[in-house]
Amino acid sequence: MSAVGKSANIFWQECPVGKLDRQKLLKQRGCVVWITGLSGSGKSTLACTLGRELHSRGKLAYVLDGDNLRHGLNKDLGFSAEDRAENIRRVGEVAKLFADAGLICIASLISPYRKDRDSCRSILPDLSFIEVFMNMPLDLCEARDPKGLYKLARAGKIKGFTGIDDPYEPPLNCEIEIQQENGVCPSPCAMAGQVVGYLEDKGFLRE
Ligand SMILES: Nc1ncnc2c1ncn2[C@@H]1O[C@H](COP(=O)(O)OS(=O)(=O)O)[C@@H](OP(=O)(O)O)[C@H]1O
Ligand SMILES: Nc1ncnc2c1ncn2[C@@H]1O[C@H](COP(=O)(O)OP(=O)(O)O)[C@@H](O)[C@H]1O
Repeated sequence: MSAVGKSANIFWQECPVGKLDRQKLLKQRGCVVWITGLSGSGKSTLACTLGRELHSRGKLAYVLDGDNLRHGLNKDLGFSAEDRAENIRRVGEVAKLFADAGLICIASLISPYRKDRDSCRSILPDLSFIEVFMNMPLDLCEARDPKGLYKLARAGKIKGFTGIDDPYEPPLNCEIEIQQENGVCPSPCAMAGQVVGYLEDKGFLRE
């Protein structure tokens, strides 16, 4: 019996079928691919391309996209530092459940603060949190501006926009970094290929 947060007198319930059983069934190892980067850096593009590639290889993956989760689970949260921290905490916990279910969970959020990402890493079993840094220059993201948000932020119509008047703290020790080569961004397939290569090397695509 223990007390956790605001809950007292609670018990941990073990189930007879465990993560190893599920992984055997799925012929893969559960993990979290956490994609972080500026708005417009290509997080969703990579998440979707990677999800499709894994699916075509018969691997079960699920995408948790920051924008989408803010339509439901996180619709009570805004973009203050506290709300972003709670956003990342909740998604980290959900991602942990998906990984425990044996899935390759692809989380795609700006997640601008290092300590929030590190907290997510700390709740996942060793080596199963794979941080992917979309290291694209602000100039490129701003030039893309598919939603017109940078324009609004520059005009002062959105306050606290990441990269403009709110910080983005790049990872110090990420597992994968996606960046331009000779000033050219790799194609979505090439970006996904880089992550698939990592997952293959580390044995996540077999039981
Ligand atoms: N102030 C501010 N700063 C950054 N982004 C903003 C902001 N306001 C709205 N948006 C839109 O919200 C999307 C980011 O949501 P996230 O949940 O990924 O953000 S965070 O991780 O909590 O920082 C982000 O989506 P992406 O462009 O896909 O990154 C934006 O569309
Ligand atoms: N590898 C890429 N090459 C060319 N354009 C890209 C690439 N990745 C993303 N884009 C384009 O950049 C824009 C932003 O990508 P998106 O995935 O929505 O970024 P984010 O989810 O980080 O905001 C979109 O218009 C998308 O088509």
